[in-house]
Amino acid sequence: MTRTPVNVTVTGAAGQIGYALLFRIASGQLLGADVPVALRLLEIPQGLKAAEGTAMELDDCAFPLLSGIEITDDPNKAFDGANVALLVGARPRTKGMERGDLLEANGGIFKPQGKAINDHAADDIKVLVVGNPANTNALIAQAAAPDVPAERFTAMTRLDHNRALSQLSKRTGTPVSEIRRLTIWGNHSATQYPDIFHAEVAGKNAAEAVNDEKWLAEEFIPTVAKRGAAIIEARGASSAASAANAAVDHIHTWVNGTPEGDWTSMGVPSDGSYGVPEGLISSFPVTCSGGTYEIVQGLEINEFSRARIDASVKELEEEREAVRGLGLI
Ligand SMILES: NC(=O)c1ccc[n+]([C@@H]2O[C@H](COP(=O)([O-])OP(=O)(O)OC[C@H]3O[C@@H](n4cnc5c(N)ncnc54)[C@H](O)[C@@H]3O)[C@@H](O)[C@H]2O)c1
Ligand SMILES: O=C(O)C[C@H](O)C(=O)O
Repeated sequence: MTRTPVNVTVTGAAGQIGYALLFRIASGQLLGADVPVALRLLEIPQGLKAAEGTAMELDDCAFPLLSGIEITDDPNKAFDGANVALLVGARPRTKGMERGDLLEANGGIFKPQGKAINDHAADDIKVLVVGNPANTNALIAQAAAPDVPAERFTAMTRLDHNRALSQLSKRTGTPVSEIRRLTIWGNHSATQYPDIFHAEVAGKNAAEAVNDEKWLAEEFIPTVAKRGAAIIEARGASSAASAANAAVDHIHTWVNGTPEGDWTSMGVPSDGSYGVPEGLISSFPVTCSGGTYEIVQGLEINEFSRARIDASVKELEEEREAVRGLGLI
């Protein structure tokens, strides 16, 4: 191992997503098969023992790329020199709860973590917020980190993107590898809008290939948007392995780039594109290259899409107002 290890901080390391995520990071799937990583695990005091157990298991894997593991309940230590931060630790939604209910419970976690990132992280820090409500938690963390460029704070909608890919693949009988340019717009919530109007299946426009607006409106969109609740209903716990997989995909794509001619979906601070108010952390189609991302420009938005994007953005504005009212931003 000759390269300097990349410091990767994971919060909520003892939780179920943490358990599915850490082994994949340590094996090289997050950053690349030639990139050594040093893990920093942040937990609350009650979670430290379980995090130590996970660290023992990580040791027992003898991952060649894993250069060290530190476990702490102090955000200032956890984010010291962090290059990548995965903010997973939060209170998961349980049966019957909507994400809005979580704002107050989780808001308090992300403000101090944003400040610790501001004060201690490396200059190239990249932040992914997974803990729900992810978009607004990212906004809270970002507001507490005025010295870090705002665009380094992102929220995860890659799980929604992957869910949409899978549903479209099933409907069209096309392998996911032949589907491109799908987009999740808006909030990681039931109002999100999975958009296939610009997507391609095996080189053909996806909406034309499907040619069934009823399926789109009544099956595809609700299935993708409510998949998190369906998983909770079925498993009795929120998605974990698929969420960890999406977090790996999100950071891997951000660092290593999107394939030529394709894009992905990320929750990123709006620059006003597509009428999304500036500063809201909303999901957009983005291309990544050289460790940075850009919102895809110039897409034509039809009436069907406009109404759905606007509804999700309205929800994000309401969440922003709510956390403003709570003094979290
Ligand atoms: N964006 C997405 O697509 C997506 C998908 C799935 C789950 N989630 C969200 O991810 C979060 C984690 O889910 P989970 O299933 O791993 O939950 P979990 O309850 O199994 O684990 C959460 C862990 O976070 C820890 N924690 C709580 N507060 C903390 C703090 N201040 N600092 C550090 N650690 C803290 C807890 O001790 C616990 O170990 C939830 O908010 C869930 O809703 C998001
Ligand atoms: O929906 C949830 O609360 C869990 C998670 O965000 C998911 O999408 O699976």
